[in-house]
Amino acid sequence: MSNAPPEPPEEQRAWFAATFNVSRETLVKLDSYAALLTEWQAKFNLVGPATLPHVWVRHFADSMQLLQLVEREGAAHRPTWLDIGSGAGFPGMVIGLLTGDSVTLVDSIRKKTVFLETVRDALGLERNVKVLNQRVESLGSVKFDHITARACAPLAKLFDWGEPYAAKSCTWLLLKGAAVEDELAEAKRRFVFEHELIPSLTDSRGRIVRAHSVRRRR
Ligand SMILES: C[S@@+](CC[C@H](N)C(=O)[O-])C[C@H]1O[C@@H](n2cnc3c(N)ncnc32)[C@H](O)[C@@H]1O
Repeated sequence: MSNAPPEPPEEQRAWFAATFNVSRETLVKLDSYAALLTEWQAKFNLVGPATLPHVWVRHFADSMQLLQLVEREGAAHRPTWLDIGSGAGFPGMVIGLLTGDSVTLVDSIRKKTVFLETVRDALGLERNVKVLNQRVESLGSVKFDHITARACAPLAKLFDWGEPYAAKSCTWLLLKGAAVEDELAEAKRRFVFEHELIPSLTDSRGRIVRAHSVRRRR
């Protein structure tokens, strides 16, 4: 994953295809996703408008890079994923498309979950992608192998919300920006966890927090 993405938007799709080595069928599905995002963006503000011409890097690749941070070969069972505050589906929808794993997307804003249902159905992901229009705090007694979030809340808040749903060996993959060190310091005051900070492929200031064994301090 060493090649940096190109600046011109028209080169980004080819870069994405070469970097992640995805099938033509997947690229065509992502084209449909990009078209729906553009169409809906005109009515609802789903993503930052300036990111739209850069959808292959800023949204698809940003989501995809998480898949390279979890062990998939030889896993005892197919992992389950929870994406907190999915918005327009990043990173959870892209993970659901690429893996076929069971992915639960949660967002409290109705127009966003209507968009998510529309994309899910257009991409034929009804069997593995579940969309929930509710606050993540009220999911009930469910457990997930992986928990993801991007641009949703500070780290300590994400741990607060997600910790009840984390399976014993849960890996958390949280896309973070420049404030990550402060967020880690705050989270360390309230939670015990192991973590690595991984540079983002798509954003020179972005970091991915990969965390394990997250538990509340008593
Ligand atoms: C800034 S958006 C980011 C969306 C997406 N993850 C992305 O990066 O494009 C944050 C989203 O989190 C959702 N959200 C915030 N708090 C939430 C909560 N407690 N439960 C469910 N969704 C929440 C908001 O509705 C919003 O759509």
